[in-house]
Amino acid sequence: MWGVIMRQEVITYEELKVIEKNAIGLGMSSLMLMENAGAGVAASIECLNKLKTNRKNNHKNKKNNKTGADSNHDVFNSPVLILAGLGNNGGDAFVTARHLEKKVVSSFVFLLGTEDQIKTHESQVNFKLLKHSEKVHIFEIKSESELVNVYDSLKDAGIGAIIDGIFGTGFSGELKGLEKAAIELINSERKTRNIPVLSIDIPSGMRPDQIPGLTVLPIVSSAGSSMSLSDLSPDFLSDLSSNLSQELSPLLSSAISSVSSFNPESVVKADLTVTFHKSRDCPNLKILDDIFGEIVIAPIGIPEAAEKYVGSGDISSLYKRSVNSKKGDSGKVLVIAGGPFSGAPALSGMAAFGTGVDIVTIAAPESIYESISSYAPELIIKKLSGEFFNEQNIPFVTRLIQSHDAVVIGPGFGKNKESIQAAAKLVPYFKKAVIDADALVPEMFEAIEQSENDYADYIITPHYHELMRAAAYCGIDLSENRDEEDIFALEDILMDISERLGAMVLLKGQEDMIASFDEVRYNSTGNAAMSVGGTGDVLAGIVGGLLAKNKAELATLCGAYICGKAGDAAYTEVGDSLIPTDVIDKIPFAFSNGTVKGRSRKE
Ligand SMILES: NC(=O)C1=CN([C@@H]2O[C@H](COP(=O)(O)OP(=O)(O)OC[C@H]3O[C@@H](n4cnc5c(N)ncnc54)[C@H](O)[C@@H]3O)[C@@H](O)[C@H]2O)[C@@H](O)CC1
Ligand SMILES: Nc1ncnc2c1ncn2[C@@H]1O[C@H](COP(=O)(O)OP(=O)(O)O)[C@@H](O)[C@H]1O
Ligand SMILES: [K+]
Repeated sequence: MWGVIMRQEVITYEELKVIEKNAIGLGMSSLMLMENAGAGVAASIECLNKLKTNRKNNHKNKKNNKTGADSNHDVFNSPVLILAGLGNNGGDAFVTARHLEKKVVSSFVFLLGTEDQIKTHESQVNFKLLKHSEKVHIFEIKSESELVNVYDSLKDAGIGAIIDGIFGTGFSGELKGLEKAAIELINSERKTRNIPVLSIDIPSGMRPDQIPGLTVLPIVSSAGSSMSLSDLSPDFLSDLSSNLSQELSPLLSSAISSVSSFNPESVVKADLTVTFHKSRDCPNLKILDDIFGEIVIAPIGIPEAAEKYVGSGDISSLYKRSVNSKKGDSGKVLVIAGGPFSGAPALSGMAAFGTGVDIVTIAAPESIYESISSYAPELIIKKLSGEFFNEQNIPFVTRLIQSHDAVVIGPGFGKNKESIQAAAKLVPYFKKAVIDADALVPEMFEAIEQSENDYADYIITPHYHELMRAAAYCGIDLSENRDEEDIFALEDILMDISERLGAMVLLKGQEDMIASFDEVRYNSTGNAAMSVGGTGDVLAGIVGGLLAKNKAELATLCGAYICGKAGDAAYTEVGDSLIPTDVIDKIPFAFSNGTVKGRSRKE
């Protein structure tokens, strides 16, 4: 039985980009999203009237009357000035203008550039469409002097509101030239003539990464009271950034340098910002209030599934190899084998390779060294003394762990008690690790839970019966049969296990469930032919490969998606006779979304 699954109520701009791409992967078009965004902005414009009245009452701005202010104009009875940039924020502005056609007396749209300079297809489509709107007067503004001249010629029209669609979340680098002049014009008209300003998505000139998250670490003042970053002034932050950043945690110092890097003078100051889909992780920072004004959230029709299921947006956030990368830069994975089985660690190693890492090493006991070496020349095999993984191997393997980015342990590891106990002693050395199959046992859960390495990224990848072992360790009751477990109860259990162990949990199944301590997402790629033995080893390898260069949450989500997608591609070729190596061969296909075919099984 499905009900309403609560997702995060507050998201960052980056998270929205991922969700939008997932929605597009589900079949929404970016034109639909832009249409809904512009319609939402147009529908919010009446909020400006209310704010305008408040502003008038609050400020009793006598100066405005002296300068011939337009403050008496109702937004609907006066022309609206819309400033549009060349990206999709400008596209939203064109849609807004079209939707306002019936609401306002007229609109002046200033395109900051020329039609042929518009950067995106959706924005070009909407610009062309806008030319048919009779009450919309479009000006292609090519220079700062033209901006001033055209604006001066319209001043007497009594502009009732300004809509800022100059830059959205694609703004980066330095503000200069025409856009800088346009932002200054908006701020000056707002200040001197009391014209209310509505910003689309984000006040232009503001970069999303300059908004500190609510989750920043608390700062304890010398007086001993606890403050958060949002309580501090930009000047103080700037000082802090230059003097202390060496000693601060990377998270805090990057948050501080982002906030202190922005100059409020080169950002639109809005009375109202209409942003999309959900609230932003925007702390109650006075300086941000002065820039964003009131915030309205406009729904843009993004389906719930775009947040619930892993999709192409998540995949697009993965680390990408840079053009000048050297060997090792794209990640090194270590698979630790236990002894009894050679196939499973080899499958994990080959799958990790398929994700694009540079080096995969398998640490293998003598008993299986030869047979693993024969699987694939690409793998580096390090021989461990003894038939099974044991205490004596720890110093050597610890050094290997230090020289690799991520570890995969568990596939084919075996149930030998001594091996498991020795493996548990490795856990404190893991920086990033995928723990699967035979390693999903109480000794390992205890080692993960007790690890003092707070920054370590652990991922466990159980099927349902392995999850039962994790649940039992955490003192949680789980039905013998997965079908008997209520889906919401299972979500809670997964989050509890994740929190208790401090690990991501990937529960494999027809629909994989991926849990962090506060959220569960789903993956729907994959097919029943994948229940064949060995695909779990492939999955662990894929997740390990992605973990080498990505955060644990992203690696887990994308690992489940890529493994299933590769499995689906393999299934279309070989049907029910699918074997794990077919899945490995299709990993390139899964990453490329079909543009790279991957190998097919040799007959
Ligand atoms: N991604 C989506 O699916 C949706 C995006 N939407 C809108 O699209 C916006 C993001 O669109 P874009 O990514 O096109 O970004 P912007 O609209 O912010 O445009 C950035 C453009 O300006 C250029 N640029 C960046 N920094 C500059 C600088 N310092 N000086 C001069 N030019 C600079 C970039 O090359 C880019 O072409 C969002 O803010 C939102 O308004 C909405 O339509 C809803 C759906
Ligand atoms: N019936 C199914 N439908 C879709 N995907 C499946 C199915 N069975 C297994 N898979 C996928 O195959 C991979 C391996 O899962 P599983 O067979 O449970 O692992 P294990 O080899 O550890 O038993 C996972 O990515 C899982 O999502
Ligand atoms: K904007």
